Amino acid sequence: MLDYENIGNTGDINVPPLLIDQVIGHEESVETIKKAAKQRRNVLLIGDPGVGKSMLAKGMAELLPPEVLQDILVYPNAEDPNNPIIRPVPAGEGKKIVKANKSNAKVYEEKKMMLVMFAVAAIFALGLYYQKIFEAIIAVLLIIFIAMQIKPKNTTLSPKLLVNNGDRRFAPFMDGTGSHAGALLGDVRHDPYQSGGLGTPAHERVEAGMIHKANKGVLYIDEIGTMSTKTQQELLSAMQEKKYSITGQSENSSGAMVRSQSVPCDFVLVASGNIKVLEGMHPAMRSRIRGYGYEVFMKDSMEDTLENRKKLVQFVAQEIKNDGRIPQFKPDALDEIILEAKRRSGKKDSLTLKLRDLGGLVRAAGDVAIEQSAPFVTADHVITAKKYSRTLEQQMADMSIVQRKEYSMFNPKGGKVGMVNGLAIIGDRSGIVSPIAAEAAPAQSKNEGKIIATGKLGEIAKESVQNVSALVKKYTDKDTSDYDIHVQFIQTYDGVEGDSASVSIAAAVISAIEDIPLDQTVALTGSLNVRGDVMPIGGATGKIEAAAEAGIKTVLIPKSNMKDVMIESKYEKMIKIIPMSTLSDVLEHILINGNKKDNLINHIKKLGNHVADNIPESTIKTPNAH
Ligand SMILES: Nc1ncnc2c1ncn2[C@@H]1O[C@H](COP(=O)(O)OP(=O)(O)OP(=O)(O)O)[C@@H](O)[C@H]1O
Repeated sequence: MLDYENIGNTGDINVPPLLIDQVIGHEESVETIKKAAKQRRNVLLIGDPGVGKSMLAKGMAELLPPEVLQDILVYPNAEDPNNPIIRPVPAGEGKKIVKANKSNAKVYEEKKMMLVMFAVAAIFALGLYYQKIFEAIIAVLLIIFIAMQIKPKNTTLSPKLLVNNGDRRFAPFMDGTGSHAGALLGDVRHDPYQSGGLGTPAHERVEAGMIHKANKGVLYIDEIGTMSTKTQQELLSAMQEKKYSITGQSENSSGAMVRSQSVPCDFVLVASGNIKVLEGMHPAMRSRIRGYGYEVFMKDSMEDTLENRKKLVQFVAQEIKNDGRIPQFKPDALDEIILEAKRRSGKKDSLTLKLRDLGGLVRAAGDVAIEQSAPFVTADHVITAKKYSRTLEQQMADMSIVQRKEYSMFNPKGGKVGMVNGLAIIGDRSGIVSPIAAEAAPAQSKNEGKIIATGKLGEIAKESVQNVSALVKKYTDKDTSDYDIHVQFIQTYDGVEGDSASVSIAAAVISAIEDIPLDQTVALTGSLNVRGDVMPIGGATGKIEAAAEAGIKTVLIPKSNMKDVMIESKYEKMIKIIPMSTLSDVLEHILINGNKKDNLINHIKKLGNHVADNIPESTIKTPNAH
């Protein structure tokens, strides 16, 4: 029994009021954000999707002092109509000023109307008296036209409330992710009637950008590297100056003639993304953040301890509160969620921090309970929800097994030369059986053999064959350069990672060169270094489950991954898992028994496992272990 099990249900758990205290598993990052908020520093958050980057940024906005907030008004400029006047006022004042000006304008219009009506009545009376009706009508129309043209002096025109912070409890948080330049930096709308006095005054057409709305608060931008260099440069100058004039973003629009006075934009930038975001990031932007802020790396898993399990329980309580509809969770349902968090981390001693996805499971389990009119969510509801909330990748993986069986592209029976059942991962953690075929034909001349790799993972296949060529030579006494070696990943899907295929490729190539069939009831995964050691891979659990689903009887996985295996109990009886440390372990388990196999294995045994020990260290290249 776990400590949290003495709670009746998640309703007994207090959800902290501040968002920053609801962030689970990123204690160091939270500390950094707190420090950054105090000093108003920029922050760059690097981490996988759904680990809580935008949550941290929002939490930071709650920590900034709200009392310095401002509203921003834009007024017409009598001297230069194309240069509207900007006036910041304390938060809450803006609305009052606009209201007061509007009522002044209303009084003015009412007075004007009365005068016009009086004049019209007088002219009609005179027209009737002097029998000049036609002239009277002309005079009345003229008066109405003149009255329409008379506008109050510019100074009495109502200002526009550009940024309204009146109702805020916390400093603003603006998410500028994916915004185009206008939305981010502000814009001036086009006005087709700008001349002749019929148009909308320039100040009315000025629109604030996210940078202005985030004044004194946080501007959050995810995937900042995907923004154009020009927009990043403008953003940078706004950060440096802390003010930025608004002009029309479209060159051919009348808005481009208008340029407001500088508008305050004293925001803290929180940029985020995965590590690749750095590639597209303007170097000056990165250096600005580094010089005036913090860079934070966010983990995707945390250690599986009682304390962290309790944090996950708090997370479930938070998700229930935010959703507002789903019933509370009973302890057995929490156990299931924790088990799933463990499985999703891919490591036995860890819990996933990809909590957006896990939140999806919490909601799905809640929906199942609601459907069954259950007062609480129990373990059964979570287990049912797991079936419904399969990711697209999991559904694709299931379909691919059916399709491959239907078209006999994959048949887990008997033995075949050069044909191996590799295992790969699609998306985050869905396993898939990925058959690999190898053919070896003597090259036209000695030493001039080519590696011909087809399929989307061709480059990985080529590299793998090159990396294992020394081993193949030692193991088989044959030189791969005397052969044209064809390697094909059969029916590869987009998003399939192939780093962990090098053991499978080596097995297929050795089988093809030596003409020894490979056992088709076996599937395997592992990365191979040039010394013949099998290196760890990612997604072991998903791969083994996919193999079991596909009817594979034995799976070979790197010994170092054994601790990560957390397959569901229903698969335990369906599949045997054999750990492997070296390529010779692999060959022993996957080659079909016979004289040729015995000869090869005896030969390898005589060499010892590390057959490539005589290769100089400098030439050794370890393939990526995913
Ligand atoms: N560390 C966490 N603690 C608590 N809840 C979390 C955490 N991470 C994610 N969540 C939950 O997942 C939701 C989505 O997280 P968030 O949007 O912050 O992720 P992200 O890292 O910004 O993802 P992306 O980069 O895709 O925008 C949050 O609103 C929250 O409900």
